[in-house]
Amino acid sequence: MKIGFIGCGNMASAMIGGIIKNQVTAPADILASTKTAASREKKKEELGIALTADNREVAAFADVLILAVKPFYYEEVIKEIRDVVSEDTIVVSIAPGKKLAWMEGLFEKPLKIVRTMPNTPALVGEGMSCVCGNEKCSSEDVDTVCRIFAGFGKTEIVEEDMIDVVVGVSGSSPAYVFMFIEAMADAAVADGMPRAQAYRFAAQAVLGSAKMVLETGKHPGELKDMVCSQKGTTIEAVRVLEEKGLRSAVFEAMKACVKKGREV
Ligand SMILES: NC(=O)C1=CN([C@@H]2O[C@H](COP(=O)(O)OP(=O)(O)OC[C@H]3O[C@@H](n4cnc5c(N)ncnc54)[C@H](O)[C@@H]3O)[C@@H](O)[C@H]2O)C=CC1
Ligand SMILES: O=C(O)[C@@H]1CCC=N1
Repeated sequence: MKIGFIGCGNMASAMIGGIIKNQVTAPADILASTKTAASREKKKEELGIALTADNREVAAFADVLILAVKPFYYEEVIKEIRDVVSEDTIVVSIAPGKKLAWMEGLFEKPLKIVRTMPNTPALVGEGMSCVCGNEKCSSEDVDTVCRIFAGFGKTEIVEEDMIDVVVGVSGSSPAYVFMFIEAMADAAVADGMPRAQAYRFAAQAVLGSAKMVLETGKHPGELKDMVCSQKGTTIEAVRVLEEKGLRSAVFEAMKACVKKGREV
């Protein structure tokens, strides 16, 4: 299976890294395009794949064509490639806000289009993605995309309306989690821990907590209560987090994120 990426920035690189590491397809079967010669050189060295400046070459090469540019470049890129995309090609969007119907209209011919929303933990094989195919896609086409995405993490099929929500809860959320880890590490540094060690302790605590949610099936509140000893240290931290509005901050941040995705 030949996989093409138009654009090879943060998200495409994370996906390609995961695809290669997990042997979803060979590096020789991946072709990506970027705008500058410098970025092509850098990505070639970093990922070991072929790169080109020519988006149309990628579109003609790919069985599965992933549009990995910013949402505001979608229109320009689709108009540039639409006459070379074959009707057998599965076109994959990873952008927020760009609806299936809008892309179908721009391609001006009936094509298989799959909207997805991945996230950067794909780079370490721990991505979380959603997938939604248009009416032209058979269940095998959707399965093909799911198989690629399963190569770098977990994938679930959703209705198109749900993709805006996925942006908030997993597409963008690694950024909030990194802020949380950074803040915890800063506090540990303030109390005397060396910075590199502080990142290890904070990140492993987040990793382990996430695994507990996924593997025990217990409610997150119950898991929180299991940490909070009577008259203990944790409940003091929880009191301050509630006072400073952690839950509300997360809630409002995600509402803003989803709203922005719907406006793209
Ligand atoms: N970064 C993230 O965590 C996530 C990003 N996404 C989506 O992935 C897409 C890409 O985002 P990033 O990788 O973060 O952006 P980026 O800015 O890191 O990468 C964009 C790439 O597109 C290239 N590019 C720009 N115009 C081009 C053109 N006309 N032809 C060919 N290449 C062109 C750039 O050279 C760059 O390699 C966006 O639609 C974004 O919303 C989705 C989920 C998560
Ligand atoms: O910030 C963004 O718009 C993209 C979409 C999800 C994560 N990054």
